[in-house]
Amino acid sequence: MTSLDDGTSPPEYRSGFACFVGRPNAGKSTLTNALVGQKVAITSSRPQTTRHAIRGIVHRDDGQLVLVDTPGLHRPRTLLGQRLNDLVRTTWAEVDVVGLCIPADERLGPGDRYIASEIARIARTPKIAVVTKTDRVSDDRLAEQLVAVAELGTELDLDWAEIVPVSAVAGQQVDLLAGLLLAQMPPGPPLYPEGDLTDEPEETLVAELIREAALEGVRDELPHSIAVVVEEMIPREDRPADRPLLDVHVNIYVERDSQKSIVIGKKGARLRDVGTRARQHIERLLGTPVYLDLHVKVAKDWQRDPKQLGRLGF
Ligand SMILES: Nc1nc2c(ncn2[C@@H]2O[C@H](COP(=O)(O)OP(=O)(O)OP(=O)(O)O)[C@@H](O)[C@H]2O)c(=O)[nH]1
Repeated sequence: MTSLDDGTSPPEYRSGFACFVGRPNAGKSTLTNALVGQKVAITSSRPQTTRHAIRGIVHRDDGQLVLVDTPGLHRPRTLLGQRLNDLVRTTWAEVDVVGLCIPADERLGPGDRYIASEIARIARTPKIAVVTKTDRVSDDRLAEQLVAVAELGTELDLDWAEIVPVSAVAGQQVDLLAGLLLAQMPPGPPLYPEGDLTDEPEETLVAELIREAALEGVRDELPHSIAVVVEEMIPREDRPADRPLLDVHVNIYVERDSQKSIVIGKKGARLRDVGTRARQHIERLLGTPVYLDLHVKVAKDWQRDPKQLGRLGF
C-alpha cells in the first residue's frame, strides 16, 4: 500500500548495524560513547586500545542503531595484529553502514588512505565519512579537511553517502550523525529491548575498564602486552541488603617479568593506583560497591602464541 506523505506522518522506524573504522586514535571509541551516551567502549590517548567489537546501542524515536566498535586497522606484525585485522574485515561485511573516522586536526595520511581504499572495495555497503575532533580546529582548517576528504572519495571511486563533521567531546553534530546513520538502515523493528546500551557481557566491560586504567602512563610496547581477564564476579556473602559488595577477581597478563614489575610498581604503588581508578569506573558501570582483587601474571609472549591467545579471549 502506498501512502501520500503530507509531511505529518511519522518517519518509518529503522534498525540495523553500523561500524566506525579509521586509523588508531581517530576518535572511534569516543564517538561511540557520545552517541550511546554512556561509557561502553574504552578510550585512551594511546593508539590501538580497542580490541573487542563492543556494541553500543542508540535508541531514538525513529529507530535503533547498533554500533560495533572495531580495533584500529594497521599493518600486522604479530599474530594478535593479524587477528585484529581479520576481525575488522569480518565486521565490515556484516553491517548496514560503515563510518570512516578521520580526525580534523591531522592531515590526511597514508593510514587514512589505506583504510579508505580497503572500504572502497566493499560493494553495496554505504560509507559515511566522519570528520572527528572538529573542536580542535578553526573553521578554515575544517573546510580544507572536508574538501580533502571529498577528493579522497573521488580519487578512490568511493561514493560517500555523507561527509559529516562532528565533535564527540563538544557534543557537536553527534545527534545529526545518529540520524544520518539511521537513514541508511533498513526499516525494521527494534533489535534490542529499550534501555539496553550494550550487549557485551559485564565481564568484558569490566576487563576493558581495568585495561584502560592499567594502560595509563605506560610507554612503548607495553600497552600491547597487557591483557585482562575477569576470573569471577560474585556478591560477597553475609552482607546486609543495603550494603552489598561485589567481589571481582581479575588477572592482568603481561608477556615478561620486566613488564610485571612495571605494572606493579614500587611496593605495589602503581597497581594500587590502577585498582583505585578502575574500581571507580566499575562501580559507576555496575551501580554497586566493588572489591577489586588484581593479580599480575606473566604469560610468555602471549601475542604470538595461538593457544594463549585463545585462552585470553582473542
Ligand atoms: N578534542 C577532542 N578530542 C577527541 C575527540 N574525540 C576523541 N578525542 C581524543 O582522541 C584520542 C583518541 O580517541 P579514541 O576514541 O580512543 O580513538 P579510537 O579511534 O577509538 O582509537 P583506537 O581504539 O586506538 O583505535 C583520545 O585522547 C580522545 O580523548 C573530540 O571530538 N575532540
